[in-house]
Amino acid sequence: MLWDAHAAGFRLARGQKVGLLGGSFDPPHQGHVHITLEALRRFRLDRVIWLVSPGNPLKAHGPAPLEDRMAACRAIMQHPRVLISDFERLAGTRHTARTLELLQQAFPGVRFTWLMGADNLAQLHRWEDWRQIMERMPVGVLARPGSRMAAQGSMAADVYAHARLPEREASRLALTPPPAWCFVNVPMVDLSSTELRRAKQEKK
Ligand SMILES: Nc1ncnc2c1ncn2[C@@H]1O[C@H](COP(=O)(O)OP(=O)(O)OP(=O)(O)O)[C@@H](O)[C@H]1O
Ligand SMILES: O=C(O)c1ccc[n+]([C@@H]2O[C@H](COP(=O)([O-])O)[C@@H](O)[C@H]2O)c1
Repeated sequence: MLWDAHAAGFRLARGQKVGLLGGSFDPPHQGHVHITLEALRRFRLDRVIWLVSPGNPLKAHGPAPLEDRMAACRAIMQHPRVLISDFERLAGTRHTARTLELLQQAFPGVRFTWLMGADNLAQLHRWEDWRQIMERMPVGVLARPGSRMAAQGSMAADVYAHARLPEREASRLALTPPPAWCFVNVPMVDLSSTELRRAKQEKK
């Protein structure tokens, strides 16, 4: 193995409830910060790790250099319970199903929860081995402007309808055996990296 928990740069205790927010973060914005704080609270997590992706396998354009995005993430997300990680670069993977498998191997006993915005639940069935993600760990989905309906009518929501936890039970998601997922209607922040990149381009 080319890396281990030490190389990954953080320690996690057995039994800890740890949320994983994967993203391109190109650039990171207050929407990411907001859903992270909401996830900590609503899903009663001990920590959240931002997994800064080397590149989304479904996106044609490559993102900004990883080191620049890591630095921007560290600058915007400063919280004692949130870690910023380039674990996928260390592990040499871009596919979430594989990343989660490797994280569970590296940190046995840690109670991981995959976190994502509603737009990603709507697309989840296009990800590699997506069912493995649902079967591997609980999934917390956070409302996003314009994506609530698409998420709730998505293939993943349909296939795993039996595994959906009602929102009022969000606090027990992290300790619920998978498959288990929960959609939380948090207050929404209308920001996206695409819009921020577009605005920056227009200024030039
Ligand atoms: N404003 C937001 N509200 C809720 N979830 C969000 C928001 N912005 C990003 N997310 C979620 O955060 C995760 C990482 O997002 P990502 O880095 O792709 O940012 P993005 O703004 O969606 O970028 P892009 O516009 O390039 O797709 C994804 O699960 C995404 O759904
Ligand atoms: O595993 C896949 O096939 C897959 C396909 C699309 C997106 N993802 C992951 O979803 C997360 C959000 O991606 P993004 O680019 O929308 O920020 C990030 O961790 C990606 O690696 C994963």
